[in-house]
Amino acid sequence: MIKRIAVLTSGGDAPGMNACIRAVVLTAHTLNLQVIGYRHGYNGLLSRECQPLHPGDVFNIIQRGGTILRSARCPEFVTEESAHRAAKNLDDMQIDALLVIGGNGSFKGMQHLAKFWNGKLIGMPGTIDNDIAGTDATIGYYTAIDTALEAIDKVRDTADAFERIFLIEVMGRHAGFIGLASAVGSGAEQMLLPELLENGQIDVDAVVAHVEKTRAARGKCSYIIVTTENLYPGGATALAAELNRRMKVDCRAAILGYIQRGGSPVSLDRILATKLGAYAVEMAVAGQHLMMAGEHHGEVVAVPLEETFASKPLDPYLVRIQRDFFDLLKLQG
Ligand SMILES: Nc1ncnc2c1ncn2[C@@H]1O[C@H](COP(=O)(O)OP(=O)(O)O)[C@@H](O)[C@H]1O
Ligand SMILES: O=P(O)(O)OC[C@H]1O[C@](O)(COP(=O)(O)O)[C@@H](O)[C@@H]1O
Repeated sequence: MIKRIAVLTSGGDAPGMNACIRAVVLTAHTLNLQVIGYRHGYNGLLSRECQPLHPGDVFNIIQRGGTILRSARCPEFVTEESAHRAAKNLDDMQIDALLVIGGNGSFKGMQHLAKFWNGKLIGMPGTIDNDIAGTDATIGYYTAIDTALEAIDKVRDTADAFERIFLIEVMGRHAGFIGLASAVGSGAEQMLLPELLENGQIDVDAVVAHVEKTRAARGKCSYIIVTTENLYPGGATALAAELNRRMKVDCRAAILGYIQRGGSPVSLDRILATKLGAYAVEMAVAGQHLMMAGEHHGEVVAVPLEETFASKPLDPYLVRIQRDFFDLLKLQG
């Protein structure tokens, strides 16, 4: 029977991680379980940096970005020695289940630890990138979209005033979810997303052709290209320079960067994080192991961790309509 659980946040922080920690602590309290919070991701397991968490510790954090437990990457956790040490430290603390809020890498870390530790391991998807299969959205994704949209709307104002072309780089690591959502939500004329590239490379000629055709049809006007990071050598700044060179136009780059990871979580992230935090505790109590708490069609779901690494497709309908809206043939009509 489970008496004591631990929780940690790992990898890129995401708005809603605090809401998730809160739900874990409050749910555990209702079930008479003790909660230990490990700090700085897997580093805390190695250095025994931990603290008891009581309901009073999570008061007034649901609306705060970041994570009260701090997050970190822990490259040394891939070694057997580290996982052994973590397992011993968890046993010394009499932890029965460890709940990890993080992304794909953190879930790999859980699988690694499971080889050396007998406790239960449950994951909760916490990343702005939404690149985890088995859950419709990850904690932090909705807030990141809203943050990107607020920024892109502002860039649109100045782009309109100067009739300029802007290339806006959003996060996502190697996934285009934030890129697609922010292109659709901002009415961006073009989107460059990893899932849509042929041969994995940006076709710069096609980008130029679309800009020129659009301007031929509409006249000189603002034009926004949303691009996911890591698609072009040198990033959006280098691509903007290349577009300037080819078109002899004023193309500027705006890299949204880390602002997408911060800020108060929007309602959808607070609610998702609360649901998944509570459900993860219930899963651990029910004896589940190496599973993720996710949400599908509004219902909580328990997903085998292994399935969360599958590739997760973009919404094909959203991709199609966004492309149709800016289709060159339709622009000619
Ligand atoms: N293959 C692995 N084996 C063990 N631990 C891993 C592995 N991959 C990642 N981790 C751990 O998970 C941490 C977070 O992973 P990372 O990919 O940086 O972020 P995220 O969890 O947000 O995807 C890493 O710093 C490391 O401690
Ligand atoms: O904080 P770092 O190490 O610069 O990482 C940046 C990466 O983290 C993210 O913001 C979030 O990714 P993870 O949640 O998978 O860690 C990515 O979008 C970005 O590529």
